[in-house]
Amino acid sequence: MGSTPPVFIGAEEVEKHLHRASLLLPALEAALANFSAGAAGGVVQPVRAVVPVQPHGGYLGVMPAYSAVDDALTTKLVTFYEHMKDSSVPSHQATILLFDPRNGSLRAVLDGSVITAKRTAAVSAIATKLLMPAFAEVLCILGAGVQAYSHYDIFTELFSFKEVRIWNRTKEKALKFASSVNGPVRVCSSAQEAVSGADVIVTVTMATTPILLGDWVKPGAHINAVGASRPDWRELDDELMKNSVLFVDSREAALTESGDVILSGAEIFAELGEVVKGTKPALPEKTTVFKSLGMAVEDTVAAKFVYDSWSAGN
Ligand SMILES: NC(=O)C1=CN([C@@H]2O[C@H](COP(=O)(O)OP(=O)(O)OC[C@H]3O[C@@H](n4cnc5c(N)ncnc54)[C@H](O)[C@@H]3O)[C@@H](O)[C@H]2O)C=CC1
Ligand SMILES: O=C(O)C1=NCCCC1
Repeated sequence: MGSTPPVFIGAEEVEKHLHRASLLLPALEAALANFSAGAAGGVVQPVRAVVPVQPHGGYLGVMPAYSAVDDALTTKLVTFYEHMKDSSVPSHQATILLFDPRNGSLRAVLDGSVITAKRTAAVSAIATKLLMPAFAEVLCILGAGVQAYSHYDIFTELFSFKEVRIWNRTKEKALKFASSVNGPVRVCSSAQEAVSGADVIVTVTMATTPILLGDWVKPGAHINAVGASRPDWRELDDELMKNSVLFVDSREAALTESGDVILSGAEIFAELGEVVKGTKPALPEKTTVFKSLGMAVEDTVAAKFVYDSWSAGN
């Protein structure tokens, strides 16, 4: 008897089962803690392999993970391209393969782009809940692409900011962002203007040199540094990196992939999972940076969530 063919769960279906990124919060918190517990946490996740597609300014990332607690096995294939000439093609595209861990059969092929947008924003929200200063009033987003939207959605759902600001390299895109989302957003003409006095900052750009300077940042602010995922790319300058308490998703990945960490020589204080577990303090009164690179196990638990919901006919 042949095995059942895999199902395909496209972007629209994924969106339907994952209409709010916050649905992933419990699974992601557990995954972060399990990852940071080492072998005892049952997460097997190598640092992703990245293949440069040099003539085209692109990269292919391969992100496998197994989570024993969830008994879930996936790999994500993600491409990301700098300087996209055709703006109708997204800079990041992803597919997730979900296997039956008992026998290795492929169960599902899922669109990975919606999951990437939502799980990344949800992880930033987890970091923000733990690390932001008390009475945070101003949220600032630098960048106005896919991740800017997913971060806006979950941040405005979970937190009560009095003001949201956005800056983008091309103002047109920031204006479009402000007119598309459900709530007031102040469009700023410079990153410095956007950041000045902000309590929480999200950097979600394709920048390869710093767009956020320590000089501009209010002491005690929390920064989610989401872009700059190559060892020679930066979003944050040395001053900010060195004068903040630095949290990462994975120490091993940060020391392999993050230009902000490697080139600044900043010391890593903790993995986010260690804070979730309670083995490291959060220090919300200090200026904090969460350097997010994205982890395969986040995709594993998110894909399992969508697949289980789809299988249950929700
Ligand atoms: N940490 C994680 O888990 C993940 C991180 N990312 C990263 O987040 C960042 C944003 O991703 P998306 O929103 O999907 O990309 P996107 O292409 O949709 O948006 C990127 C934004 O950056 C701006 N930009 C491009 N070049 C720039 C430059 N040199 N300086 C300043 N701004 C520039 C663009 O105008 C655009 O608004 C990327 O760096 C991406 O690699 C993406 C997925 C997961
Ligand atoms: O985690 C991910 O997915 C990605 N992280 C960095 C850039 C490419 C996608």
